[in-house]
Amino acid sequence: MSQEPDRLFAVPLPTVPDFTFNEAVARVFPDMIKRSVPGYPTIVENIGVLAAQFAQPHSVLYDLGSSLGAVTQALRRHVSCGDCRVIAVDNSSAMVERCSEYLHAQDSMFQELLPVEVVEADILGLHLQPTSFVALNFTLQFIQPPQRLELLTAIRQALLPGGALILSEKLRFEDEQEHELLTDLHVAFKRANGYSELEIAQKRNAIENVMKPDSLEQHRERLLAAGFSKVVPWFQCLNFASLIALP
Ligand SMILES: C[S@@+](CC[C@H](N)C(=O)[O-])C[C@H]1O[C@@H](n2cnc3c(N)ncnc32)[C@H](O)[C@@H]1O
Ligand SMILES: O=C(O)C(=O)C[C@]1(C(=O)O)C=C[C@@H](O)C=C1
Repeated sequence: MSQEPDRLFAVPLPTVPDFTFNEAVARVFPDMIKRSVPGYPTIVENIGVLAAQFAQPHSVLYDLGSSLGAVTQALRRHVSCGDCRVIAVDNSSAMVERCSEYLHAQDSMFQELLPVEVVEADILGLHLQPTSFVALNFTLQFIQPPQRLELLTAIRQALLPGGALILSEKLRFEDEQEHELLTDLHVAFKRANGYSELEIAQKRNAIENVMKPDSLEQHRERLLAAGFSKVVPWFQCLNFASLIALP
């Protein structure tokens, strides 16, 4: 994957545009997400490990909001069940183009990987096939809040018995003190990863209108409302968490 460092917010911008997953972001995305999301490499690798426990022969595994396909690559490193395939979906053409290139590179380095299809589409309009495993790794937070339940309901209905959804998200906290503490610590994480105060402030402005985090309680209630029977947090680092939702 690209090693280009993220300097997108390093110089003062006259106005900070809303954040989009465009070509400039796609180019620096591996560096951006690793330096912005505490625990990201651990989450991605372990999604592969978890998927191997839930994947069923002859079924589809979905990576929804796949960006450059980091989760898809982890699925292909860890899952080897018979006649499974991965479908990676993203609505950013810049991401989809690079994702396909990276997966071709993975194909050329390793044998017997699960077949993969990369689809440029809005995940809200997808007709999901019967699936044993779905990953929404930091994607739901970019879906408009009123549409989140509908998406989770569609995923629940497509999930086979014994399957699982992994939902990773930035969290907000209902307790004000807890929210402030973990937000400050996240800023410290970004600083420790080389981001300046200007970069941190401009990125905050860029994402505030497009990324709306929910609390753990909201996620749990919405997942249950969508028809999931059990919600189990398996990872949290500061204000970023990942949940297993069982049908
Ligand atoms: C934070 S990134 C996800 C990171 C990725 N899952 C990973 O683990 O590296 C969010 C992605 O969701 C995609 N996305 C947002 N809304 C979408 C939608 N409605 N349909 C498809 N993709 C969407 C964005 O284009 C972006 O690539
Ligand atoms: O919350 C922040 O400050 C972030 O930068 C988070 C976040 C994310 O969670 O997806 C936002 C946009 C980029 O995709 C990378 C990281």
